[in-house]
Parts: sequence; structure tokens; C-alpha cells
Amino acid sequence: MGKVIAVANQKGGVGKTTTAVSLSACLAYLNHKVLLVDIDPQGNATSGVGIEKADMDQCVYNVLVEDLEAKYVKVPTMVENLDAIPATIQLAGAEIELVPTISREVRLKKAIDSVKDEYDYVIIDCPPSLGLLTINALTASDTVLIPVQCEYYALEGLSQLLNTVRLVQKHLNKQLMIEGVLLTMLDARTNLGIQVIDEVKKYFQDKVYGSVIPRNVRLGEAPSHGQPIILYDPKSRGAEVYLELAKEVMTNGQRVR
Ligand SMILES: Nc1ncnc2c1ncn2[C@@H]1O[C@H](COP(=O)(O)OP(=O)(O)OP(=O)(O)O)[C@@H](O)[C@H]1O
Ligand SMILES: [Mg+2]
Repeated sequence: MGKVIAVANQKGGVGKTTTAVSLSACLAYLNHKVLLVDIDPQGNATSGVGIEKADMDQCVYNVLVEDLEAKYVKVPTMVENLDAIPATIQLAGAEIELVPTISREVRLKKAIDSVKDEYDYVIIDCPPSLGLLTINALTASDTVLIPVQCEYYALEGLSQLLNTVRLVQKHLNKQLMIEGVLLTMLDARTNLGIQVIDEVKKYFQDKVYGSVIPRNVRLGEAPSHGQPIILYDPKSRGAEVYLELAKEVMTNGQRVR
């Protein structure tokens, strides 16, 4: 049965989507069956794996709001072993439309539960908020992976995220655990990055991955080509480190089991 991992941090632009897309593609490259679920109305993960949003008649919106079965919305991607449930701008209305509906927090969980037997990993790319979409992702997940950007205010806002995780654990999903904390966009030329790594490690200790994602031009370019880094430039430092991360996530899973 597939392990479900939400990639979440309500802070914008910290590398959630880059991580969700790159990790999914690297796990698929390592011969795992992977489903990437985009629940951000920006749809960046969707276009990041080469799916043309304008061509989509249906997306995760129809699953969440209209109870369409997930099997009708998931599509293969250009990466072997990697399927995706896309998001389009239509999803922007879901947060409000879901408010008065029954079991509004468990809709994504129901959808993912119906297909997760087909996969080894299901990776969910969350929007930069702690609203109903992210709550749905945390409720559907076994674990949450938190990207933290190596910058001055790195830890700011994380207590809110951890508080939301605790609330979900208490009321909606007792099993939810922290998968790991991933340091992203490290600029190795500055001391600041090193200081932030120390600070985050002090706080999260062994939850911090050994793989630290560097700031890498090729990682920044890949989305505009609609290709995950492992296809766009497999020899780049970005691809190498995301592949290392995928291996860490795989061994982490073995440790938990
Ligand atoms: N390691 C990196 N090196 C260079 N550029 C990166 C790196 N990681 C992410 N980027 C770029 O930084 C921007 C923000 O990254 P990304 O979209 O992954 O963040 P996000 O947390 O998903 O943002 P949002 O909160 O808007 O969803 C993007 O333009 C992305 O291409
Ligand atoms: Mg994003």
C-alpha cells in the first residue's frame, strides 16, 4: 500500500512544488510507482510535470467538490512510473465551496484511499496556506515533509504549521507523522545559510534530512520547460541532490515499518 506524503509549509516560495515534483520524479526514476497530487490552485506541480492545464476538462476540484472518483482524473505523465492528479485555477473556488459540505476535511483522503494501492508513494503538493486544502492533504497523509528555505526568517511560521499538524493529529488523523524537514535553496557562498542549517537542526534534530538542496540554476529553469529536473538535466547538482533525498525517503520508510 502506498505511503502518502504531504509537502507542506504555509510560507510561499520555499520550494514545496520543486520538492514535490523532483521527489516524485526521482522516486519514479528509482522504479517506484508514484502518484503526484496537486492541490494548489496555482497548478505549478501540474505544469511542472508537463501537463497542459488548459487542456484539462477535469482536475482535483471535481474530486474534492463534486465527488468524482480519483481514477477518472489521474493521468500518466512524461515520466515513466509517474501519474498525476492535476490542479487548475478552478480549484481556487474549492476552499470556499467546501465550507458548508459534509466531511469537508476528509474528501481528499477518500479519493486517495481509493487509488493508493496502485502506488508505492503518493506525494501531495500543498498551497501556501493552512486552509481547508492543506487540512485535506494532512488528513489524507501518513507523513508531512516540510521544506524550509535557508534564509534569515527560516523558522518563522513553523510553529503555526506544527500546531496545525497537532490539531489534525488530534481530530482527523492520529497516525500523521513528520516525514522530515528539508533545507532548500542553500547558497553555499554565504555564512547565513550555514547558520540557518544549525538553527533548524537545533530545533528539529534528527528530523532534518542529510540532503540539503542547493540554489541551482537548472532547478529554477526546469519548470518553464515542463520537465522534472531528472529529465531536464540529470547531471545537474539539483538532480543529484533530489535523487539523494529520494533515497533518504526510501530508507526512512523502511525504518518506520
Ligand atoms: N533549489 C532551487 N534553486 C533555484 N531555484 C529554485 C530552487 N527551488 C525552487 N526554486 C525556484 O524558486 C521559486 C519558488 O519555488 P517553488 O515554486 O518550488 O516554491 P513553493 O513553496 O512551491 O511556492 P508556493 O508557495 O508559491 O507554492 C520557483 O521559481 C522555483 O523554480
Ligand atoms: Mg508551490
